[in-house]
Amino acid sequence: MRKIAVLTSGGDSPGMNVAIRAVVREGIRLGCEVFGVYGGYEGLIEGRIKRLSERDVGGIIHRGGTMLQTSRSERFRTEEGRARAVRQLQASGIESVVVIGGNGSFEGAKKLEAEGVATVCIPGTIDNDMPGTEMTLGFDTAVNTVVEAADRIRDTSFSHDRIGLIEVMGRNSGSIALWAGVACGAEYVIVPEIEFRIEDLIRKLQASIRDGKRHSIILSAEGVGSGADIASRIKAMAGYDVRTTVLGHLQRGGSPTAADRVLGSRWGVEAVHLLTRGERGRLLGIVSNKIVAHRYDDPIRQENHNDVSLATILQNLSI
Ligand SMILES: Nc1ncnc2c1ncn2[C@@H]1O[C@H](COP(=O)(O)OP(=O)(O)O)[C@@H](O)[C@H]1O
Ligand SMILES: O=P(O)(O)OC[C@H]1O[C@](O)(COP(=O)(O)O)[C@@H](O)[C@@H]1O
Ligand SMILES: [Mg+2]
Repeated sequence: MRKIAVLTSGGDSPGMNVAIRAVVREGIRLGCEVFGVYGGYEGLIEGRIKRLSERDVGGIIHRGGTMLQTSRSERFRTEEGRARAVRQLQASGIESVVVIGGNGSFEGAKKLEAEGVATVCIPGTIDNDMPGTEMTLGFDTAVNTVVEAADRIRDTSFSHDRIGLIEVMGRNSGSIALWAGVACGAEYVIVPEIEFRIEDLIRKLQASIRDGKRHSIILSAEGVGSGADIASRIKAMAGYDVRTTVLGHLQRGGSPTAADRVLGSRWGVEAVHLLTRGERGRLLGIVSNKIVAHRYDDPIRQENHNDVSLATILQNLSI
């Protein structure tokens, strides 16, 4: 009987539980024993491994976070740490691992694969910054969370004739800012992929005010620096009343959207199918609404997630 483990690693993202549920239930349905590793790679090093039943993953489909918990593990970056992780798997007779996480976790999975463990990687991060997929698990939920917050901030910005600047997550990626910006009708977006000139932003704000619109919403991605700093520069240069909101970890939690639940279910099932067919060393993705599985050793195309044309759409539609 095949023994498969599943773990979540790096920043959590809404939908990780959905993927865990799918791996466990599909694995057991196909006659595998499925194990949960608690606490990501750090937990793997420590041998925090427990066999899971179909019932153990009940009641989690609608929950954010990850029931298995997660970690950022420095030890796993070392050869000794990984050797210990491999020994823990061997001690439980586990030959394959489904890793749910972002880019860093994917790097870790490649190393596990090279050390003889069969792995499949599910892209789980709110950042939408992974190669070979148009979407990552949790991105849709995070974007919806930002849009909801931006709508609220717009209400009060309008009442007070103020500018609301919202700093959103995304490490080095502007995806959340661009998607949420278009979806909430933001007046301006500041992202690492596009050169930012404060003079352009101020010109745009002045044009709006001349036109009779006295409030605006600006989304800035954390990758361009502090939103509060940008706000004080705007205040200093143009004298506008800018209020900054840093959404922070609010964006990482919450019930996954239907889109994330469907994606997590499809990927969890596919990961098990690959491993039971002996197909290993695969990074899952979704391209043109089709599930794809890239070999780790293939050059994996970096999709243009941060389609900067979204910034043009945003600019042209927000007047
Ligand atoms: N080059 C690497 N080699 C081995 N393990 C890595 C490597 N990069 C990242 N990892 C492991 O993956 C974990 C998660 O990566 P991180 O970048 O924090 O999050 P994410 O996977 O969400 O992008 C790291 O804490 C580390 O344990
Ligand atoms: O969880 P932490 O340590 O606060 O890290 C914050 C970072 O994690 C993220 O929320 C998610 O990124 P990862 O999925 O790559 O971990 C980033 O947007 C942000 O830069
Ligand atoms: Mg990442």
